[in-house]
Amino acid sequence: MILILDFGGKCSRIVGRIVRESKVYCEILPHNVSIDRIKEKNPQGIIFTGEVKEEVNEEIFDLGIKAIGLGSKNKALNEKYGVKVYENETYTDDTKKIINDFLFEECNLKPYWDMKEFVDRSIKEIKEQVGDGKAICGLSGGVDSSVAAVLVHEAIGDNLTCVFVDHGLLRKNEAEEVETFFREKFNMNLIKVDARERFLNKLKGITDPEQKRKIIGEEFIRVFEEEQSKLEGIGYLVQGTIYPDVIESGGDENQVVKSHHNVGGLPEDVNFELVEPLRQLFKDEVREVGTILGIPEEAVHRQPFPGPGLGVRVLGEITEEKLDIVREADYIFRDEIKKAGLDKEIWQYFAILPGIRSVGVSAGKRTYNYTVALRAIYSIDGMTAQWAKIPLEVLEKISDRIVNEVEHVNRVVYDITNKPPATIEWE
Ligand SMILES: Nc1ncnc2c1ncn2[C@@H]1O[C@H](COP(=O)(O)OP(=O)(O)OP(=O)(O)O)[C@@H](O)[C@H]1O
Repeated sequence: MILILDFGGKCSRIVGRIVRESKVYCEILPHNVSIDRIKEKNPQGIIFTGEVKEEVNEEIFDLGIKAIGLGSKNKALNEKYGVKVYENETYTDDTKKIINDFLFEECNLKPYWDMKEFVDRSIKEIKEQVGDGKAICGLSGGVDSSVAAVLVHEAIGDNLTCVFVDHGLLRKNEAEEVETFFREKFNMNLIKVDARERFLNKLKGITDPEQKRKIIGEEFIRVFEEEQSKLEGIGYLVQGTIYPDVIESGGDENQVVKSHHNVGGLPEDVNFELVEPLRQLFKDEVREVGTILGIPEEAVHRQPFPGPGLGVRVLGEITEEKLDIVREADYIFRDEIKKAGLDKEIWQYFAILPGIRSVGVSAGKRTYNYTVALRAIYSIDGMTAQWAKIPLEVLEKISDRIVNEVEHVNRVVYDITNKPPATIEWE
C-alpha cells in the first residue's frame, strides 16, 4: 500500500484517487501521525501532499521507504530532507504520470486493487460481521446508500430491511423509481414511508434556510426512529459512509474525524452496530462497485442531490404549489440536457424557485407569475465549479418548454456564476 501524508488542502484526495485508479491501495493520514502507525501500515511508498509548514518527523526517513512530495509549496521537503518534489497538485495527465512512475518504477508495485475482489471480500466480511442478525438501512436513492444496501443485501438477503422516507422533497418520479427498482430488481425488503404531509406541515411558514434544514433533518430522524421501533430484533445499521467522509485531514486544526451525520443523517444514539462496507472507497470506486452489483448506470452516475432535497431549491417558504413548479421545471431541464447529450459532461444541473414573481404577458393578457432559475455547473469535486456553457439553442428550448408546460411560470433565468463566489445550491 501507499501512504499519503497530508499537510492540508485538497491535494491528498486528488492524489488518493489517482493512486486508486492506478489500482494500488492507499490511505490518507494526517502528516503528524505517529511513527508506529506508519509502521503498522507497512507502506511500500509515501507521498507527501499539501503545504509542508512544520518539521517532518525525521524517523520517517529512517524507515527506508521510498517517498515523493506533490504540491507547489513543498520545496522544504527537498531542501531539508532530500525528497523529490513535484509542483503538481491538480488532476492532470502529468500528475498521473508522476504518480504512476513512482508506484510502478520506483516502488516496484503491481496493479492489484480490484473492485470485483473488493465485492467478494466485502460480502464475506459482512456475512461474518452480521451472521444471522438483522440490519436496517436508510435508503435515500442516492449512490452511497444504494450501493451499500445492495452490497449488504447480497450478503444477508432478507435479514436486511431498507427504509425509504418520501418527505415530499424529492424530484419527479423519484419515489416511484426507488420503490420499483429495489423491490422488483433486487427483491429487497423495502418500507416506503409516505411522510409528505408531515414534512410540509412542519415547514409551514418557515423561511430561514438553516431552520428549514434543521427541521427536515430532525423530522427525518423522527420518522426513521418510528419505523425502526416497529421492527423487531434489529442489531445492525447499514450506512453509506465513504472514504472522503472519514479521512482525517492534516489541514484541520484539531483533526476531527468527520462523521457522516450531516443533514439527512441518521440517529446518533445508535444501539446498533454499524455496517459501513464502503468506508474504504472513493466515490468513483463506489460507482464501480455499483455497476458490478448490477445497479443501472443512471443510478450509479446520478448527480449529487442534497439531503433536504427540493427543500433548499424552493427559496423562502415551502408550499406544495412551489414544490410542484420546481419539480416540473427540473424534470424538463433534465430531460432536455439528456436529449442534447450533455448529461455526462455537466456535473450537476437543476432548477430553483427563487420565489420572485414578475410581470409577463400571455395570450394578450398581463400575468404576474413565478421566475424559475436554472443552474448547471462543471466541477470535479464540488469544491469549485464553473457555470456550464450550455448551447443557447438548448437553453432556448428548455426555457420555451418550461414557460409553456409549467403552470404559474412566466420567466426563466440562467445562473452564470462560478463557485466561488457563489455556491452550487442557492441555499
Ligand atoms: N429520504 C431518505 N430515506 C431514507 N434514508 C435517507 C433519506 N435521505 C437520507 N437518508 C439516509 O441518510 C444518509 C445521509 O444522507 P445524505 O443526504 O447526507 O446522503 P449522502 O451522504 O449524499 O448519501 P447518499 O448518496 O446515500 O444519499 C443516507 O446515506 C441515507 O442512509
